Amino acid sequence: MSESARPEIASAHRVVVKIGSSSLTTGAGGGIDPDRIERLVSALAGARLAGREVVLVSSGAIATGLAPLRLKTRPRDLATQQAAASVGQGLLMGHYTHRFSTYGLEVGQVLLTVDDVTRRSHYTNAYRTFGRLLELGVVPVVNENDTVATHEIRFGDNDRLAALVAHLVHADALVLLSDVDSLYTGHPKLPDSRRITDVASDADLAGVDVSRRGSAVGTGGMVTKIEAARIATSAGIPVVLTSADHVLPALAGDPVGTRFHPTGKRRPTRLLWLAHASDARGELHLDDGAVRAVVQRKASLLPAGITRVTGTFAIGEPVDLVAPDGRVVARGLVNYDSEELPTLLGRTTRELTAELGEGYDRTAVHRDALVVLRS
Ligand SMILES: Nc1ncnc2c1ncn2[C@@H]1O[C@H](COP(=O)(O)OP(=O)(O)O)[C@@H](O)[C@H]1O
Ligand SMILES: N[C@@H](CCC(=O)OP(=O)(O)O)C(=O)O
Repeated sequence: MSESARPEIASAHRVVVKIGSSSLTTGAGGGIDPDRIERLVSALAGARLAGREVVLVSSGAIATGLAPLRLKTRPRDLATQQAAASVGQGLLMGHYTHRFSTYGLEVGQVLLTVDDVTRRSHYTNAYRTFGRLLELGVVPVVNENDTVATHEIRFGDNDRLAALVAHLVHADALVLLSDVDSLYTGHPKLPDSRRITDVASDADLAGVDVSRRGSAVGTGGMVTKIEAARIATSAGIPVVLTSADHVLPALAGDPVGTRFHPTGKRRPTRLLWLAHASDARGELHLDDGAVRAVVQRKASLLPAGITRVTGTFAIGEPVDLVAPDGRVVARGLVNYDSEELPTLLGRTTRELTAELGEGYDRTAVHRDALVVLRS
């Protein structure tokens, strides 16, 4: 192999590629553009036939469902979005199945919900399914299971889903394809905007304006792509963000688009979700000692270190851990519900078990179900 500008991408064996609605469709009216699908499939089939493992995360179900339902624009309400996705997903898969088959390749549809990457039993199952599909030489084609997701449990955008999938399948690289060739310092249509080639840390994003909306059919614009890049790189996975037209050079490790360098190491998938995709249901206010224990010593949180509880939550739901100065320092899955926890505050585990019995020797938030957000 010739020397590459990005060896970590060129040599990546297992690659997750995400394509956005805007890169698959013909303008605001939706409608799949067969030529665009063919160009993408030809590049991915080439990588697959060269021995790489490819997982495709494809948006476009809603956009594909617009024309058959005679909808002029992307619907705003969830029910119509779900109806469009229900109609569009099958059509979209039909295109992929047909195109990949011309290269002698099979595709397998994988529709995921938030639960699939957050609940341990679900994600080990999803991990096994991906593993077997890849072993069999299949190209998994992933989307959110739009027809069953509700507002509360939606990823909402496939950028974040792609980052979590990259983590779930232990990918070596994540390629995010959009309708813009790279990240710019401001909206690409503005004359002063400059291309950003490398992002080594959050500091390189200071002053970058991603506030303007993306295309009419896409969802998150650049905000969700940066968030996805942050999730993947914080788990040690390098990311390239570029346009669908540059998929071939991107996979070859050529210097197209924007490269995001890994910033951290792998973490359990469910902790990634906790840090990046969950909504906290309540707050546990900690005393200074508990903040030190959780943040510095990476210890579990005990009821003794909690001074106040707000919000309504059930056992197992995400809550924010708040320092005395009001900063959210961590997020975790709580082991008591919001009715019971306030009755236990400030008391040691020994006192609680002596008075209430064995079941009360549990932590308020176990360290394995906790992510420190800032120290
Ligand atoms: N700083 C920026 N750099 C690049 N693109 C930007 C920036 N700010 C906003 N955008 C917009 O984000 C769009 C891509 O997001 P989106 O339409 O959601 O794409 P997709 O459907 O691929 O997920 C681009 O077309 C561009 O107009
Ligand atoms: N699951 C939705 C995709 C939503 C989404 O993230 O879209 P995009 O911003 O184009 O990647 C669909 O298939 O229409």
